[in-house]
Amino acid sequence: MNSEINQRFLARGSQKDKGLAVFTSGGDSQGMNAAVRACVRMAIYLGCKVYFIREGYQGMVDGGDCIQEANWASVSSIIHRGGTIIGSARCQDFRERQGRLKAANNLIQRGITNLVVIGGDGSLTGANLFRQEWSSLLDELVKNKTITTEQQEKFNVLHIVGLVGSIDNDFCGTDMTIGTDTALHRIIEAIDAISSTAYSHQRTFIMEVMGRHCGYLALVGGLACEADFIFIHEMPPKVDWPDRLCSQLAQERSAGQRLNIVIVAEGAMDREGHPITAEDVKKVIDERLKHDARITVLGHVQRGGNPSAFDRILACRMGAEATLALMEATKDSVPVVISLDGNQAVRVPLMECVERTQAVAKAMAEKRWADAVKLRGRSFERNLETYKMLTRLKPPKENFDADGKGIEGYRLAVMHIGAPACGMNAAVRSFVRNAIYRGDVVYGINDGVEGLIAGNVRELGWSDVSGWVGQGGAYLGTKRTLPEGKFKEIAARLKEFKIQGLLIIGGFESYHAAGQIADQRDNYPQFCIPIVVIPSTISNNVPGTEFSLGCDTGLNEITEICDRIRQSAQGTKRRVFVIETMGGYCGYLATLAGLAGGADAAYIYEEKFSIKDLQQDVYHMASKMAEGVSRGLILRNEKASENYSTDFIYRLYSEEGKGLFTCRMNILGHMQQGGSPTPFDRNMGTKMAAKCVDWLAAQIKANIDANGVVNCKSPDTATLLGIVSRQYRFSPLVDLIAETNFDQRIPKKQWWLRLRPLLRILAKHDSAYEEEGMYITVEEECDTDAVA
Ligand SMILES: Nc1ncnc2c1ncn2[C@@H]1O[C@H](COP(=O)(O)OP(=O)(O)OP(=O)(O)O)[C@@H](O)[C@H]1O
Ligand SMILES: O=P(O)(O)OC[C@H]1O[C@](O)(CO)[C@@H](O)[C@@H]1O
Ligand SMILES: [Mg+2]
Repeated sequence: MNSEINQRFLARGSQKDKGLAVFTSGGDSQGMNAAVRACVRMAIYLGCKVYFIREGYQGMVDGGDCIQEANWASVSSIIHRGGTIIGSARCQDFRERQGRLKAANNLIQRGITNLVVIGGDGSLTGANLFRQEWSSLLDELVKNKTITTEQQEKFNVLHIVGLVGSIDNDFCGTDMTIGTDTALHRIIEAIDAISSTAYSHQRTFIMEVMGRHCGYLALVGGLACEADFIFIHEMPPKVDWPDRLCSQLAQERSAGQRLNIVIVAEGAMDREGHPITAEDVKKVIDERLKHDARITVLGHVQRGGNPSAFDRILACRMGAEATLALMEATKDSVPVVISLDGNQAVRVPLMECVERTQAVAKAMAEKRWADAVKLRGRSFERNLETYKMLTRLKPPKENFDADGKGIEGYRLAVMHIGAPACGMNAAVRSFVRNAIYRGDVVYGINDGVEGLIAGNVRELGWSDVSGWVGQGGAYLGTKRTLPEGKFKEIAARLKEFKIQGLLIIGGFESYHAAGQIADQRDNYPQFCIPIVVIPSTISNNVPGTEFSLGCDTGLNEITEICDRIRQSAQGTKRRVFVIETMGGYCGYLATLAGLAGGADAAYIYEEKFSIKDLQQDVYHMASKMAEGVSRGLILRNEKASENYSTDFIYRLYSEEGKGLFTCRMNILGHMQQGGSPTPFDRNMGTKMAAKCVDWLAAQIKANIDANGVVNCKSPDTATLLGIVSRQYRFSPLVDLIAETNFDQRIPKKQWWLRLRPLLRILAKHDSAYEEEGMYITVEEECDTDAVA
C-alpha cells in the first residue's frame, strides 16, 4: 500500500495561480450539493479560481453561460438540499467524439484543465475516455485551427478527479457512493410505512427499487427491512423462481407471519436472461398463492429528499479531498477517484475503477454470477451471504443431529448494558438467527445485569425476533447497572443457564462491565467464557471503534432537527441558533452534526476554547451577517465546558449580536436517542452480530474440554468488536484500557477530531487541514469488508 505517513497540508491561499471546474453528471443524487460546496469552498480557501459547469457534460459541450465562475455565496444554504443546484444531464453529444471535441475547446478557451466530475459509473467512464483522448483532441483542434499550438502546449495535460455521486452504488472502488445512503433511507421509510398496512390486511407487497445494473439498493434495502425475497442482478434466480418464491412465502405465512415483502431491483432477470418485473412476481403470487398482493414502484422518490447525515459528511470530505488532489496533480499523475474505504478517504486510480466496473458488467453478461459478486467487492459479498442466511426459513439439516440438537451447538447469551440506541434490536435478531443457524441455543437476558440476577432470562427462537430490525429502543430491555459487587449472583445465573459465550451490546457501560467481569475470571470459573462487546451508543464514546451502533441514527436525528430549526428563521430574520447536543463529554455528535448541518461552530470538550475564541466567533458571525448571511448555527456538546454553558453562549451571542441578529437556544435532549434506526445502523448491527457469533463459536471451540466446560483465560477471549481503520476488529478489552479516559468516559484518541478543521474551513474560518486521502489500488479497496 502506498499510504503516506507524513502529514500533508496545503496552506490557505497557497494555490493562487490555479483553477478548477466542477460539474455534476448522470442521474442526480442527494449529497451532490454538499460535494460541490466543499469543492468550491476548499478551492476558495486555497486561493484558486473555481468554475461551475452547469448541466453536466451538456454544459461542457455547449459552453457559453453554462461555464461560470463560482464564489463563496454561490454555494451557501445548499448543503441540506437534495439534487444538484448546478444541474445534471445525460448527454448524448458527449458520447460522440465530436461532442468531446467541442467540450475540450470550451475548457481550453477558459484555461480550465482541472476537473472535478461528480457522477455515476457512466460519467466517470466518460471522464476516463476524455482524459485518454485529450491529446488527440488537442491535435485535432490545432489541425482545424480552433486553438493555437501555444494553447496546445500550455494546456496539454487534463487533470481529472472523480467523485462517485449516484444512488446506485454500482462503481467499483468505493464502498459507498454519494447518495446511496439517502436512497436507502427513502427505501426503508417506504417499506416501514407499507409494513403496517400490509400487516393489517395480511398482504404481500412487491416493491420495485432502482439500480439499473446493480442490486445493491435491493440487497441492502432487503437486509434493512427483513424482506422475504429479493431479485437482484448479481444473483439471478433460476427459471423455477416462482416455485421457490411461493414455497418461501407460503411457509412464512404458515409460521404465523402476517405480511410479506418482496423487493425487485429494476432490470432484474433470471439466469436465462428473461426479465423479472414486479408485475411478473405479482402474477405468480396472485395465481399460485392467492395472496392479496400489491405493487409499489418507488421510482424517483429514492433520488429525492434531503441528503442523510452520512451523505453530507461523505460529500464534504470527498469534495475537499478532490480539490486538494487536483492541486497536487502533476503531469505524471493519473486521474483518481476519491472514495471511501471503510472510514478512510482514499484515492484510487480512475482507470482501474472503470475497468473493474466494466468487468462486473461483463461477468453478468457472461452469466458468471459468482465472479460478478466477487468483483463488486468483499462488502457486497458479505451483505449477500448475510441476507441469504437471515432469510432461510430453517437452519440447514447438516448442522443438526437426528434429534434436532445442534452438532456443534453451544449455549450463548445476549444482553444490553447502558442506554438504548437504535440498531440494538437488529443486532440481537442477527445474533439469534446466526446462532440458531449454526445449531446453538440462544438466551436473551432482559434488563441488563439486574435482569440477569433476577433470572429474567429466556430462550429466543427464530421467529421471536421477527420484525426487530427496524425497531428503535431495546426490546430486551437495558439498564446502566454495572456488575461490580454482584459477581457472585451473576456467576450463579451463568452457571444455572450453562452459558458458554456472552455478547453484551451497549455503550460505555457495556465495555466497562465486560472488563469488570473478565477481571474476575480467577475468582469465578463461570466468567471464563468468551465475552464480546458490540459498542452501541449515540454518543460514539467507546474506545476500540470508530463508530458505535446507533450513532448514525442519533446524528441523523440532530441533522434533521437543525434543518428544521434553521428553516424556522427563513425570510427576513437574521438569527443565530445555539443548539445543545448529547454525547456526555464526547464531541462526536456536535462535530459531525456541525459538518452535516453546515454549522458556523461546534464547541466540544475535547477542543478547549476560551472566552477569546468565543468572542472571535461572535465577531466572525457578525461580519458574516453584515455580508448578507442571514442564519447562523452554533452547536455545543452538553459537557463542552463547565462554565461556558449553552445558556452562557446564547447570552453572549444575544448581547453582542444586538442590532445585527437575534439569538435562540434549543436543547435537543432525548429526542436524539429515539427514532427509527437508519439503514446504516440496521446493517451495522446485523453484520457485527453475525461476526460475534462466529467469533464466540471459534473461541468456545478452542477452549472447551471433553465435558463441555469452557475455560477462556487469555485476554484475547474478552474483546470488543469495533471498526478500526477500514476493518472490523476484535480488540482485547485489556488493550483498550490504556486508550481510555475513564474519568470523562471517552477514548483518548478520536479519529473525527481531524475533521474539525474542515468544519471551520467550510464555515469560512481560518484553519489548517490535514489531507486524508491515501493512494490505494482498486483491489485493496474492494477487499475491505467495510460496513457499507
Ligand atoms: N462510455 C462513455 N463515453 C462517453 N461519455 C459517456 C460514457 N458513458 C457515459 N457518458 C456520459 O456520462 C453521462 C452520464 O452517464 P449515465 O447516464 O450512465 O449516468 P451515470 O453517470 O452512470 O449516473 P447514474 O447511473 O447514477 O445515473 C452520459 O449521458 C454521457 O454523457
Ligand atoms: O432519471 P432517469 O433518467 O429516468 O434514470 C433512472 C435511473 O437513474 C438511476 O436512478 C441512477 O442511475 C437508476 O437507478 C435508474 O435506473
Ligand atoms: Mg450509472
